[in-house]
Amino acid sequence: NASEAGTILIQGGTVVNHDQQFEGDVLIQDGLIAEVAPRIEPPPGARLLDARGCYVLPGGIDPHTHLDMPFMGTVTADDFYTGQAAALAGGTTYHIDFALPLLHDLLQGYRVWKERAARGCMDYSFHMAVTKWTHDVAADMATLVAEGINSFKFFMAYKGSLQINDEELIEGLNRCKELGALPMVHAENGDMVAWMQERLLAANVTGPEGHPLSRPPALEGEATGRAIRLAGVVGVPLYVVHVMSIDAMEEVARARQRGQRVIGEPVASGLALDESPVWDSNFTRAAAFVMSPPLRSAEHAPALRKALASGVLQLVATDHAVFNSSQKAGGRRDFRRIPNGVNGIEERMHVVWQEMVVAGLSTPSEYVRMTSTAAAQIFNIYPRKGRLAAGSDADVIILDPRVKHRLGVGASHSPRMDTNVYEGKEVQGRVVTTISRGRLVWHEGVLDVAEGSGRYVPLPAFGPLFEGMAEQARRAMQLPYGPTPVPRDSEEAGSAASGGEGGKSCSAAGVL
Ligand SMILES: NC(=O)NCCC(=O)O
Ligand SMILES: [Zn+2]
Ligand SMILES: [Zn+2]
Repeated sequence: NASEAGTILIQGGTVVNHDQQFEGDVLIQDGLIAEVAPRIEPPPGARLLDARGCYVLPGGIDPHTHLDMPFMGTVTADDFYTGQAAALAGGTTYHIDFALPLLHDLLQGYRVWKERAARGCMDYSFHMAVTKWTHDVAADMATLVAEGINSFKFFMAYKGSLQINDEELIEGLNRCKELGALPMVHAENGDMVAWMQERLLAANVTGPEGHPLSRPPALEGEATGRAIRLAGVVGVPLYVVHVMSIDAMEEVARARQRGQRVIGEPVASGLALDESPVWDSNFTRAAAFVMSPPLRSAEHAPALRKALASGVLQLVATDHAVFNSSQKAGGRRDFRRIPNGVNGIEERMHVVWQEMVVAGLSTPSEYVRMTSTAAAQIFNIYPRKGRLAAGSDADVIILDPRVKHRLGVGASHSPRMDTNVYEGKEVQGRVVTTISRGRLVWHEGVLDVAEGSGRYVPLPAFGPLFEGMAEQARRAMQLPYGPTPVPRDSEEAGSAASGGEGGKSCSAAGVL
């Protein structure tokens, strides 16, 4: 059985890590990388893979997926088995899925997600969403950190379901800071989106075009800036998921320029596509491209690609949330009911190679950083994941840069998708081999995966992004010595409160 972990020697490829590239061999034994060197003598019984002319890369890490997720009255079409199998065929060997609470209960949500993920066939971890603020939620966050969840997502949109308000977000940010867990935000102004939706419907705009019209880039930029500033004052790093617009990207850029620790995650669809199909007169085609924040007008994707190439944005996800045409048809008379989400878990590695490396924007090493290493570092699992080195998990792919192919439903390995936002897109460079924890799961066009063979990977808290954060927090609050009140006698305290110089100088301490 090809999928059993044995000894594999990959010979003569260009071995690429985020910080090096050389001609060499990679030896895999018992699910781990045993050696990476210019030349390795084949051990007896090793399976030899010829990688001459190809790149040998760390398996892709997709830090943002939604498998088997109940959402907008339906459930995402790919479950953990179909989604992960497709991911492996496309060169992604590990992903972090967004678990949702069950009726705001985090522990129940975690339990359900573990059951769903047990069907899977590759390594995975979870983020957990926080959809309400209570004492139980605060306590459950600590329980989940002990279970290996080191990131929590806050939705600033989806009013009436997942959305939290600023007060809840601030509490959540502060709790993340205490726990050493990374807060993540879906940044759109949900109240304003709801307001826009009402106005559009009143004007008889009921079709998919109402989706981008109700969610202009300004609303993404506003929420991104708001979340960044709140996180800055709380003194916690922030991860902005699916940065889709120039407006949001520039907020991330400005924050990083100020020295704030903010991560910006573009998704494959936002880097490669634009909103034009949403205006198609065919509802099924238009609805297939409905996602939130929406795909944008044509100038946004090139700007996001440049931001990614230059390091303003750090890593690429997919936000893989697939709904087939009959699910999307639920919104035929009201764009608010079209389930939001597009595919990408299988296509991401190819799309990013095409748009960044083939296009000449990024080197193969930079490609490894944005598709694998950065995610492993941010979520504190590096170098076990995200690197080709002795001792790392044997999640390895071979990419042949000479092969051209077309993406689409026919080429996909998910049986659940009947539309594909990359339909017909020609790309150069193909993942010809995927090794997942030492098992040859995708090779010579054959996918060999076993349902239930996936593994939950717990992620430790207080990752590298938390180093030095206390100093960041002090800087943000302009409190050089920490939150220490200015000593005053009681008479003077009254006059300071009434204004003047004294009142001004103690304002920061007064807040605390
Ligand atoms: N992005 C999207 O349209 N659907 C998935 C849920 C989310 O990430 O907001
Ligand atoms: Zn989102
Ligand atoms: Zn998402």
